[in-house]
Amino acid sequence: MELEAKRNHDPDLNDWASIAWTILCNLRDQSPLVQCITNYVSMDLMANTLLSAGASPAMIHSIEEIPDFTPHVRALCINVGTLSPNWLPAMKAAAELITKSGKPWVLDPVAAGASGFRLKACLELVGLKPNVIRGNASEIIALSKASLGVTKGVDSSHESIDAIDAAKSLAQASGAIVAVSGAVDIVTDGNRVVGAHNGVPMMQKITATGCAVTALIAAFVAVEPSNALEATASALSIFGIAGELGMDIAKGPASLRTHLIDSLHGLDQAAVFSRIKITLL
Ligand SMILES: Nc1ncnc2c1ncn2[C@@H]1O[C@H](COP(=O)(O)OP(=O)(O)O)[C@@H](O)[C@H]1O
Ligand SMILES: Cc1ncsc1CCOP(=O)(O)O
Ligand SMILES: [Mg+2]
Repeated sequence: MELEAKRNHDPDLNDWASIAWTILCNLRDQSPLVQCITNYVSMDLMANTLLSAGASPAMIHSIEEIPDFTPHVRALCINVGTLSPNWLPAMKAAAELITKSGKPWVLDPVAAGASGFRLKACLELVGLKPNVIRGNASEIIALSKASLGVTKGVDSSHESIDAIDAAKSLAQASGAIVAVSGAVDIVTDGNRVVGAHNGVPMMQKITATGCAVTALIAAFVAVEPSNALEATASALSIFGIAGELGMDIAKGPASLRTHLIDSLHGLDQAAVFSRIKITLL
């Protein structure tokens, strides 16, 4: 079912469960090809997250392959987690090519405030017009202020709600939807701000859950490109719900990783409708 039809039926957009479920069903039906240029730590969890949601991941990052491959993908996810100088030209080439193809791309500015090299690279990538930027609070604050900030490497030293103003100004300056993950996931277009309240704290204890949810956002935006804010909030909540269901049976981070992937794969309408919590902030 088209989301536009749903929006007409439900113009105040309060029916987030219906929106998220519709996008997930479309994703499962369409199985969009999502190119990921990502860090070495996240490749496995990211690919498995995309597969369990119903998308088709491809971790293809060599600059020689981008002209042939990138025009055929439905969305691109760029993540600077283990950035080195020779990767940056491929990231930029892919971002430019996908934008030229009229398809969306999503940026994960991992540890943006940790070094001058990384911050400059992230700012250059923001200049190539990502449709969505998803980071933790410290990353979004560093990017928004364009300054090296208090950061604990790839982890956040801020709460997501402390980054609302930074997220809004980054969204206004870049034209991207900006998402800040955390206890409450914040999503803004620079004007509207919504909070996605799903997830469990143990998700922070699994490396690359942030990277994985950024890729899931890319898959959601692939099937719903004209409603990127709705797609982004929906992806964050769906991933959070999978974490909640996984936590019901997990014994710790390692088993949560497994059960989160299983839960995402098996997620049904009843779970989405009973658990989703997205509110206007
Ligand atoms: N305290 C929390 N409660 C619930 N979910 C959380 C919490 N902290 C992080 N998450 C979830 O964990 C995932 C990774 O977020 P986060 O740890 O902020 O990203 P990153 O790994 O990039 O720092 C997101 O889906 C987010 O919603
Ligand atoms: C630990 C680490 N170091 C460089 S990238 C990376 C993974 C970060 O993943 P996330 O941002 O999802 O926690
Ligand atoms: Mg991260």
